[in-house]
Amino acid sequence: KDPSTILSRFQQYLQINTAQPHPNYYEAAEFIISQAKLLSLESQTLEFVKGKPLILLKWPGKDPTLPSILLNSHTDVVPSEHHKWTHPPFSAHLDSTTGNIFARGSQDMKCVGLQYLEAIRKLKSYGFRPLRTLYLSFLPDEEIGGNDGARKFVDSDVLAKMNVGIVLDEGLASPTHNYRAFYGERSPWWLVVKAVGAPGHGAKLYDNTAMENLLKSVEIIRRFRAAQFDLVKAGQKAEGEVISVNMVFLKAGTPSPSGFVMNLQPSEAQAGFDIRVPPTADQASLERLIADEWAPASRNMTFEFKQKVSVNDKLGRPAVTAVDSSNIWWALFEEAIIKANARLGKPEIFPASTDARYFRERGLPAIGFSPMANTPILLHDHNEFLNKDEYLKGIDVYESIIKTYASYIQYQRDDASREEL
Ligand SMILES: CSCC[C@H](NC=O)C(=O)O
Ligand SMILES: [Zn+2]
Ligand SMILES: [Zn+2]
Repeated sequence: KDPSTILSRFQQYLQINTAQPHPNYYEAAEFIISQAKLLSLESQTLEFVKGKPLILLKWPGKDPTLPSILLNSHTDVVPSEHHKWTHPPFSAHLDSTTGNIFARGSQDMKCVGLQYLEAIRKLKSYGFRPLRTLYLSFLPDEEIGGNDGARKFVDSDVLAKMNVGIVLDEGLASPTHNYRAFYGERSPWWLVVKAVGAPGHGAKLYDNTAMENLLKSVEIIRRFRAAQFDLVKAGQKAEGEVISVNMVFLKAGTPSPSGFVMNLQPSEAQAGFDIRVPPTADQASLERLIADEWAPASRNMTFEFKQKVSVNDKLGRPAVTAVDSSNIWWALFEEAIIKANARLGKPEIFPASTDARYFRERGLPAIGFSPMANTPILLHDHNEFLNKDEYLKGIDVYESIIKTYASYIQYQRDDASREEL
């Protein structure tokens, strides 16, 4: 029950350098498997892609025929600019006055992966036995899109045989005392817009240059961006409910040994945009907008998607998890949070992407949740940290969630039976 050993296990996991693009996956795997052994959990290493192990842990339930619970996390982290951190990103330095633990992955999302394990440790310490089977998955490559991780996992027989009823995955820190929960996420559309035009002398004014053609698109896209952003600023829509568009690169000009040729108007220019589309957005009309106004052939423009994730699931419905009485897992989740003396804000759409989308795409309910209240949102930022007390509180919250989920006896329920819970 000594928090210092709990914290030192967290620090140990944080100290493993699993930064993209060269994550030390095997060291992380070894650590997780050793922890699983101490907890007498079954463990399995799946290597769908060589060099990218996925660790699957199992705590068998008393009734293995019931749908199981999957607690998911990813083991990789994003790179850091080491010299811009006050404490090195893999030191897991614990500040003795504030209790903040500094490390890349302290919020995103090594905290969650280990909190699951610590919650299980507590439950086992007083002899709790789950009715439903509990699985823990530690996935590679979330930060680079999950093609060699989550995608392979959800396509596998392994997942099919697990009979999963509910998935928990990552959320975001909350600066207030309310936790945040996510029932869907925006789809990434990574768009490259290309313009061509007549080259010519830098001193000449003429129409249809590549630069002018591209800049017209940039202006139109920026107006769209401003209108969406205004909805957020006015409080009419949440961040995850609008289409965001950010220009992420500009590429044009004729290189010269001293930089760029200054008196030549280039014949090609391109710009890249990271677009995020809410699950409820009209995908077809956005596609038309891009083709007709953002990159119209009439202006010598073409476009290409580097990434284009559908907003719908495999059955063509918006890929969201129900957060009303139709979803017992949501009701139980809310109940478990209250039992843990914690509070939850209104469920939200995650503004970026997580592995949860792969599960939702297949019609599995998935809730994005990282128990970090009173915490600035520092994922992917310098000096990412999590306070030790928030970390410890999160363990209690997962203890409550696991207990509630794993004890839930499913019966033919209708809305009346819900009242009995
Ligand atoms: C298209 S996969 C990219 C996944 C990444 N996830 C976390 O930041 C993101 O950019 O949202
Ligand atoms: Zn993450
Ligand atoms: Zn991330």
